[in-house]
Amino acid sequence: MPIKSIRNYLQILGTIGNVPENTEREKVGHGFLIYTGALMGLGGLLWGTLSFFSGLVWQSLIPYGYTLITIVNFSYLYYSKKFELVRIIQMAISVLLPFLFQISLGGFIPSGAVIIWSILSILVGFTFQNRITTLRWFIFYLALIVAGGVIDSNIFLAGSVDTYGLSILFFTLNLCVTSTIIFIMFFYFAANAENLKTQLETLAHTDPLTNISNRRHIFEIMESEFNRVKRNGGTFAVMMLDIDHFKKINDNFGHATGDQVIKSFSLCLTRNIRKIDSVGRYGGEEFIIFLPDSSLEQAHTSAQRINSHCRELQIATSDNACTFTVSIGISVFASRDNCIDEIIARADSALYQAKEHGRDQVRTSPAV
Ligand SMILES: Nc1nc2c(ncn2[C@@H]2O[C@H](COP(=O)(O)OP(=O)(O)OP(=O)(O)O)[C@@H](O)[C@H]2O)c(=O)[nH]1
Repeated sequence: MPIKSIRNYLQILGTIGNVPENTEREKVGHGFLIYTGALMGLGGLLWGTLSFFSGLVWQSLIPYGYTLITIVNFSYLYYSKKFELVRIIQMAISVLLPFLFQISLGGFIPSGAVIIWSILSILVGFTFQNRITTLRWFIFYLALIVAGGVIDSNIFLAGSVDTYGLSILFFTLNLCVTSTIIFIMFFYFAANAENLKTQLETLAHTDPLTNISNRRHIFEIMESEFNRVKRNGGTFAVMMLDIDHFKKINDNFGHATGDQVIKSFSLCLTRNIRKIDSVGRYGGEEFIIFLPDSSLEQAHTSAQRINSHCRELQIATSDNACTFTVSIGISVFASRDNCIDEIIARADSALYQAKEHGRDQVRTSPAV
């Protein structure tokens, strides 16, 4: 087989669990599992063949079985794209592997199963991302430890009851108690990781000056609503708002007052929209409001309300109060639109019209 096609196959292998919605981090995680699983599957094939030709015929079924499960698991992933289930199966068979390896070699040390499972399971604990996974894994882990103790004492080591001077029953119970303490620790680590993740997500979505959505987040909201309306039907309006002559405010009153104006404007917007509407800072002194289930007329009424409320706002400065006005452009969804950018562009050109015609006013762009 030429090198190029081997490379092609390897690239396909690393991407079989991926769907377009996956983040880069998830894609790397999927690829890692597929390659490590594939390597272990290949190892199982070699190990099974070696065992078979060494005369250990039934023992070779264990590594062959491992390879077979891996192939079936990855084929299922290829067709279903259900990564979570495949990950759990692959992890479970990997945890069982060293134990099966011992059986296939025909020998067992006292409490071997308990020791192997306890070490592997605790190592897996370091990958926990949330409390639910930790709890599930802990239940699975305790079951493995108990099963390990039973297997050790009843099947493989009947009569042999000594592990480092302890009876296998005592050893197993001891391990259960110790690991419960370790898993409580993991549980709190996972809770912290969850909190940190939420905090990071909030930071990544929020504009630091106004505490409302930043450009990226409002765009994500609008894009997913656009896709929903495009598929299920319905309508929405988009409002672009820009503070008039903001540069003059900065020049006359200073940057700090300019920031205060932006904050008051943002507060005015959040107070004058419905709960289902979303507002975001699109850039500098430019804001955007997404209004689900709204016609051009409804959005126009809402924009005029915002426009007159902003006119009344007074920002205290060291000399006299600073006032400002805003220009607003509105557009609505049209069934011909192919992406949210087209609707934003229409709202933007309506805003441009408002600026051109003297500012402090609302302009609409009819659906095309
Ligand atoms: N204080 C402050 N100023 C900002 C911020 N972001 C952008 N600006 C300033 O906002 C000003 C925007 O100026 P222009 O784009 O010329 O717009 P404008 O003066 O509002 O004029 P029109 O939009 O045509 O009415 C620029 O001077 C930016 O430096 C901010 O976060 N805080």
